[in-house]
Amino acid sequence: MNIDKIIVPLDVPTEAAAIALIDQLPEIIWWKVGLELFVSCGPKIISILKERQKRIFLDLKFHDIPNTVAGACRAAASYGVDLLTIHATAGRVALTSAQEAIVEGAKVTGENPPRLIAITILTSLTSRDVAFDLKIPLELPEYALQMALLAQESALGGAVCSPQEVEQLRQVCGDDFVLVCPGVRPTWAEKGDQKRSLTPGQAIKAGADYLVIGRPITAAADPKGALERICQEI
Ligand SMILES: O=c1ccn([C@@H]2O[C@H](COP(=O)(O)O)[C@@H](O)[C@H]2O)c(=O)[nH]1
Repeated sequence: MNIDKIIVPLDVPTEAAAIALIDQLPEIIWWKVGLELFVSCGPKIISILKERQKRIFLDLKFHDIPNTVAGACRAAASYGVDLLTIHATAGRVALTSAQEAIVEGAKVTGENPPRLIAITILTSLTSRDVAFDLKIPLELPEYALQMALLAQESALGGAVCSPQEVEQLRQVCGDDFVLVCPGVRPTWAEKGDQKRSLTPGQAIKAGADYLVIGRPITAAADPKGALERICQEI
């Protein structure tokens, strides 16, 4: 079992639905709290996970001016979460300010600072979206790499990238830079809105530290069975 490499997102609308999912999959160590649940539930969901000794990825994808992201990061770090996200496109000053703020925020409550990781480019976007809609003049893999390097130069501890870019990022950024891959799909699962996916086994082989796998597990008729199939494949 490679259960410690799998992060399951709690993409559900209520606290009750989140607790039901956590209790249905007690073997899961890592849970991700994203925008939907945090907006509906607030920080109480963090306490619920901590009571159960879970590791927490708070995926709020901050994207704002430096002073504002620093304030948000300071508050988030005070909860004692393990991973926290910010968009690399917030820019160098925002990334540096955010990194400093998590250390300050964690100190206030005596927690360890979370590892701050940067979103490179969302896994729901295609090369076409990047070129024609976002007007980014680089090829998508090169752009993802540049965003990861910007994060690394700004002293962040890792990045979120698609499994299709992880091999290149691993080679350039080295082994200490944590790479988290959403957009992972077993061959038997629907891709949905994920546009740059690989299978769990391929993503790990390419160098991912953690895989974020949601709907293939949480929307399966048998979530426990789906999780077992994924662990076997990895
Ligand atoms: O580029 C990104 C960044 C974050 N995510 C998040 O990961 C999960 C994926 O869920 P699935 O159900 O496995 O598609 C979801 O919470 C996203 O907010 C991402 O998909 N891509």
